Amino acid sequence: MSMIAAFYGGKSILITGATGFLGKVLIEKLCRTSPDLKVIYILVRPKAGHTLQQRVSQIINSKLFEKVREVCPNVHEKIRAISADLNQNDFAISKEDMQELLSCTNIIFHCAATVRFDDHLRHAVQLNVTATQQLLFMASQMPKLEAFIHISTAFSNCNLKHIDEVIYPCSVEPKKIIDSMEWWDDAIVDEIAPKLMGDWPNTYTYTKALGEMVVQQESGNLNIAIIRPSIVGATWQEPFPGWVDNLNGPNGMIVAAGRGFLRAIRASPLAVADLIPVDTVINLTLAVGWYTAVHRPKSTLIYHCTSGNLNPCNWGKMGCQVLSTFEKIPFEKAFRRPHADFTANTITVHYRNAVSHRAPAMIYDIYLWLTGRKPRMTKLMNRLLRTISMLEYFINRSWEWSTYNTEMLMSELSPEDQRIFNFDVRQLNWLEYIENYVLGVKKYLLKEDMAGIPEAKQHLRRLQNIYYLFNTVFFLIAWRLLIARSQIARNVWFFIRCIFA
Ligand SMILES: CCCCCCCCCCCCCCCCCCCC(=O)SCCNC(=O)CCNC(=O)[C@H](O)C(C)(C)COP(=O)(O)OP(=O)(O)OC[C@H]1O[C@@H](n2cnc3c(N)ncnc32)[C@H](O)[C@@H]1OP(=O)(O)O
Ligand SMILES: NC(=O)C1=CN([C@@H]2O[C@H](COP(=O)(O)OP(=O)(O)OC[C@H]3O[C@@H](n4cnc5c(N)ncnc54)[C@H](OP(=O)(O)O)[C@@H]3O)[C@@H](O)[C@H]2O)C=CC1
Repeated sequence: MSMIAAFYGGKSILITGATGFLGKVLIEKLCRTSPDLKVIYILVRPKAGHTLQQRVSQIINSKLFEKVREVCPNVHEKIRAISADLNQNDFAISKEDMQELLSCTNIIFHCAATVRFDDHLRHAVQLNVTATQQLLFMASQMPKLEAFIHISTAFSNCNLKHIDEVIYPCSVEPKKIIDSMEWWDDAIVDEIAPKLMGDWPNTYTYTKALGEMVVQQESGNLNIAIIRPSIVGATWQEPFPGWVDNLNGPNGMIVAAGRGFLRAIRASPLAVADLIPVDTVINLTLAVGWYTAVHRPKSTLIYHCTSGNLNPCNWGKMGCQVLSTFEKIPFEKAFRRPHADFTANTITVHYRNAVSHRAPAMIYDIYLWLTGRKPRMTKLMNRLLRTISMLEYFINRSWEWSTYNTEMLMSELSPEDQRIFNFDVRQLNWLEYIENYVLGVKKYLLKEDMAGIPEAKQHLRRLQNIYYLFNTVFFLIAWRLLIARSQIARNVWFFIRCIFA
């Protein structure tokens, strides 16, 4: 019998960020392994055109929840959506709902965050810091609360090279920043942001670091743990391999490379690609929830959920495997044949951006314009290059994360729990994982049918022929111009003709 699964039986669990990438996998695993849990409260904000119930139904009726629907047919009754906006005071939760949450909640998983790198500092502080503070305040009023699990990121201290499972202080107190945001206008925030952020590369990582400090400072008597995943990728094993549903992190790059838009990237091929499958993160999260509630460690424990020190893979190896998977299972409607150059040389990057990215986009736009259609490729390419410039920081450096707490927890689990809630990344076969990842991007993100593979291959062959034709015409024109202008070129040409005459 799994101790972890049994622990969640009969429990009332509160989840923020439940409609996000990690949140969905968390609910799925909880419902599948502990179908006898009492209720999962999810804080959901209404979205244009969708009621709360529609948002929940969309998730429950999705492919991800196929197995859950079998194991737990009454899953609809287990999930109770509560209208909430984490950007508002008291999260804009109604009095009745708040009363129920305060009196019933046993465990909190705080996943909600803005993960955008370019978010305005005010908004990132609001969601990643102030909302965390407010949730902790709520938690302090919950008599039945057994554990509060905060999801942070391994990159909250990406300004350091070696990172231990401890909370590192930021130079300015989060409380001061929260207070200042009340009276600073946007112009002041814009001016002061770079000074506050120092060597953090973006508002996301900076505010996640502040969020951790808030957790530490406001922990009071609560049983708290922090989980720091690195770059979260598609599922490895559960509920099935390769599931992914957004364009964040590597996903967008895989789409862009598979469709032939992205052909070169500034990346150190030998830098560690610290990817971690989303189901691994969720297994660790559930194990941490159990351990924190049952063993009540004296201090707040931080768990690194990373792969680099236990089973490293580098960007070069990852890129090669992604490309070789495209050979077997190409994406549909490719703009060009997939190709990948990882280079750390700035001049080469500028050259490749001009020749491999901007020039083909411009040529295609001219073609669209000539055929009476609206040019769009240059705009799309500029957006892609901007996205890449934001990710570059993470693919040109390596970090070392210690994983003592995570390894300690692994040793605390029964063999049964080690199997059901497996977060031992040493068992991960990267080549197999990446192949499933690319396949998952094709099936679940791009929603492409596997039956279309022969047509996609045919399309790539056509693109190859167009490429050869284009190069031949280009070479002939260049050669013709050269012959007209250079005596040496004429002599070479004469020599070649003599050979083949
Ligand atoms: C050369 C061959 C390569 C072979 C492939 C090998 C794989 C290598 C992969 C390397 C990737 C490395 C990734 C490192 C990431 C480190 C992450 C740190 C971990 C974390 O803790 S955080 C979680 C990760 N967070 C993110 O990834 C968020 C990043 N996104 C943003 O910050 C913003 O979206 C961004 C990039 C600033 C863009 O903003 P904006 O221009 O305002 O665009 P929108 O977000 O509004 O979206 C507009 C439009 O574009 C689509 N979109 C968004 N992102 C991507 C993307 N990455 N690729 C393609 N398209 C993207 C989006 O869906 C919108 O489409 P619409 O149709 O709705 O307009
Ligand atoms: N994905 C990754 O690579 C990594 C993620 N993490 C961390 O994991 C956690 C989850 O990330 P992930 O699932 O990828 O993020 P997503 O962007 O997929 O999900 C974010 C979630 O937060 C919710 N949310 C955002 N703003 C509000 C608001 N104002 N009120 C209520 N809910 C809100 C979103 O709801 P809505 O659907 O309404 O937008 C969504 O459910 C975050 O804490 C992140 O920092 C850490 C490392 C890597």
